[in-house]
Amino acid sequence: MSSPDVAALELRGLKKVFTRPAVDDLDLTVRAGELYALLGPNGAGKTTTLRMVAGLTQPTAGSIRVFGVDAVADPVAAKRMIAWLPDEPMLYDKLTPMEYLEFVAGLWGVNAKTARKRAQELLEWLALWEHRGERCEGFSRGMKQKAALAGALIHEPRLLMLDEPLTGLDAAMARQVKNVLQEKVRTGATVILTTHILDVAERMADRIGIIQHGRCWPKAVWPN
Ligand SMILES: Nc1ncnc2c1ncn2[C@@H]1O[C@H](COP(=O)(O)OP(=O)(O)OP(=O)(O)O)[C@@H](O)[C@H]1O
Repeated sequence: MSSPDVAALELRGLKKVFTRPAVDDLDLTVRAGELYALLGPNGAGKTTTLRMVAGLTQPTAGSIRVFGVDAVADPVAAKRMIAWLPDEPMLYDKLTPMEYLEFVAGLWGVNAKTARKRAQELLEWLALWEHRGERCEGFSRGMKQKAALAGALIHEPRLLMLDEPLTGLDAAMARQVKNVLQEKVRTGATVILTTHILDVAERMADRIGIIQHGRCWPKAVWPN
């Protein structure tokens, strides 16, 4: 068990070069139990940063620690604590949300009874409970996004990372998602989300990091 004051995420000198640097010597610390927004314009390097943390792309240089675990050296241990929700999440369309959540829970080794209880709670929070028996293929984009969010939360990750989670959601859905994220933080999880909208960052986050051209700029974290 990590000590209570260990950071949820610590990035040091993180770098990713494709043809040009997408993330360039990035330093960032996210404390355990906070809701942190990574704010920046399109192409700033937000997604690439979080994809490296999730182990989906290898850093060119630098270090990544998730609750003290070196995620580059031991990606499996780090991934057990993380959930990653991309901006266009994949769902198994032929499944109902309940079947999807039970399937994902099974992949994480969550027992069936616990999985059903958590699934019900998440679907109720996200106003999908009445649709639990319908196949996801008939869902709107927002409903699919919410079902994918429930899937990301089913194993109760300590660190939840979401790429532009409110994009494309109507006001009611955005509120449901915000409520779920705030509830998760209240019960001890750490949430990092990316956004290019200042208003979203300001209204949701405890702290904001501003990223531009692959750097936190200028060492910008607000408030400290
Ligand atoms: N697989 C890839 N191959 C080549 N270049 C890439 C790849 N992924 C990202 N990039 C480039 O890296 C830079 C940062 O992209 P990234 O998607 O991380 O930005 P972002 O801040 O998440 O932007 P957005 O808000 O548009 O999603 C961009 O210039 C992008 O074109």
